[in-house]
Amino acid sequence: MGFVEDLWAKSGSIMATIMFVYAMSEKFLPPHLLAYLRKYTHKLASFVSPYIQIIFHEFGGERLKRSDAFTAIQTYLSANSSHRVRRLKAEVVKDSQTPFVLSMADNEEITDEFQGVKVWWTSTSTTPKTQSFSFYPASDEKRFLTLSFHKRYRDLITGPYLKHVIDEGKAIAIKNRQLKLYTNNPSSRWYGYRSTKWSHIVFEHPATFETLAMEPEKKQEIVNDLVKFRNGKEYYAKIGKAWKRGYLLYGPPGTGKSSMIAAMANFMNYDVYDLELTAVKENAELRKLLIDTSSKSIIVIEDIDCSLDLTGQRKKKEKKDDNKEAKDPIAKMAEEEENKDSKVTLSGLLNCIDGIWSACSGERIIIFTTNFVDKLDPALIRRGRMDKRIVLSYCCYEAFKVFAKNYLGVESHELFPKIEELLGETNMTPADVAENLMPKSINEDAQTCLQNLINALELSKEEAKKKTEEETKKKAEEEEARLEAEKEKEECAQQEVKANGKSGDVVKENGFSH
Ligand SMILES: Nc1ncnc2c1ncn2[C@@H]1O[C@H](COP(=O)(O)OP(=O)(O)OP(=O)(O)O)[C@@H](O)[C@H]1O
Ligand SMILES: [Mg+2]
Repeated sequence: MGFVEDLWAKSGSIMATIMFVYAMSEKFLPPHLLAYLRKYTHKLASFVSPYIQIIFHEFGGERLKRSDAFTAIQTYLSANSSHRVRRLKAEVVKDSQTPFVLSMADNEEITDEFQGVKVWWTSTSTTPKTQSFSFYPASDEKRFLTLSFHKRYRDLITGPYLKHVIDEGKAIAIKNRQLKLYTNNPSSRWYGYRSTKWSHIVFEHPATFETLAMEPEKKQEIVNDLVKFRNGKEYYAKIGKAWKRGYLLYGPPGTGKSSMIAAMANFMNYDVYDLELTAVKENAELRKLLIDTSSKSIIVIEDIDCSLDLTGQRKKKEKKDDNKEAKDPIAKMAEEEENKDSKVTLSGLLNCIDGIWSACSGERIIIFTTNFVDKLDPALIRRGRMDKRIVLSYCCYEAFKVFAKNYLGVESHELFPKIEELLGETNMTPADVAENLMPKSINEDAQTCLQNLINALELSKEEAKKKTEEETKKKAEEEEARLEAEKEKEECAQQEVKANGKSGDVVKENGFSH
């Protein structure tokens, strides 16, 4: 439907005539007469027309900040109707996954429907024709979106429809944003020109729950847990708890703890804050760092057992520089400052986890990883603090099948039963299975790769057997040595008793002789 026809349909013939005359006169009338005309046509139009218009300006009161509502509506309209618009505008948007974002061009119109009610959106930009000077290029350009709808649907459109548009627009923006991986800077670098507590790079880890090799039921359970958490805003508010969830990931090296974190971040679309505790000097610093994290983020403390010892005191840094004397004094001071004994304590960490986020809005996930769960202080991992414990262990058959599908594209093979048997007999980490399964050259087919894995598993089984034999032998030898030592000790004791006995006799004899 063309512009004039559509206008006719919406506003009736009188209205369209007014608008037509108005549009024509814009070309010929001087500005002051045009302003009058504008005022009265608007009055007349609103009197005659059964349609309501709502205008959303790009910039609110303070011109420096773009209106959130405008951005959300624009995102919603681009996602839902850009394929229906003939003229689009491409803009480079910060933190977006795509090089540019498309939105409807000026003076284009989009029709949307909500619960069977039609609404119309138009995008307009105006530049004042008066001669003015501005320090900011194009700062006088005003852009706005106009929503038109029949006054009969006023409540529906101003209430549920606009909420739906803005919520969906925000959700789309979050989905399309580029994830970031943050790492904390030492506090000596927090102040000064352009310095920050966290440095970031773009997070582009390819791990997803599809690529993660583990039992499907366990994986599903984790995904369900995350979904429940993501949708739990009202629930957490209702029960009066901060909207956060703690996970403890533990298992031997190479079992996928870091890959799981990356998969979680990609699934949730959350930024990752990799908190290096050894660079944090005291509890107050820790608190500042945590407050400085954004909502929708995962805060990760890897190898927690290496950062805090069981008493909650920080482990001392082992590395000491030998040629300290040769360094310039400023570098030396900075280094000394960084190497200063940290006072971050277990209780400080726990207080931050428990306390801080009750005051921070938005959702956050905290993840601890460790290779040795038994070494951790129970206070750190008690329920409520760490809501879910996930054990990542040696590769099982189900996990292998995920690798085979992802790496080789095979879901069944005659060699699978042999692999299942070997995986049941020997411990191999998923990292090693993946390494052995990966084609080493383009000539290697699935059969060769599976055979390579079988060879590696057999070798591992052989080595494990040898190791067990050696250990048994060593234990037996140790036991033998212990028994030998005990025997020797006993013999010595007996000899001593004998010797004492003899001398006793002498004494006795002597005693008698006296
Ligand atoms: N469960 C898994 N699923 C998919 N890939 C895995 C899995 N476990 C390990 N890998 C592969 O092995 C490599 C090492 O895994 P990852 O870094 O996640 O192990 P980790 O448990 O974090 O080890 P560490 O304790 O040494 O930090 C990854 O690059 C990944 O490709
Ligand atoms: Mg890791």
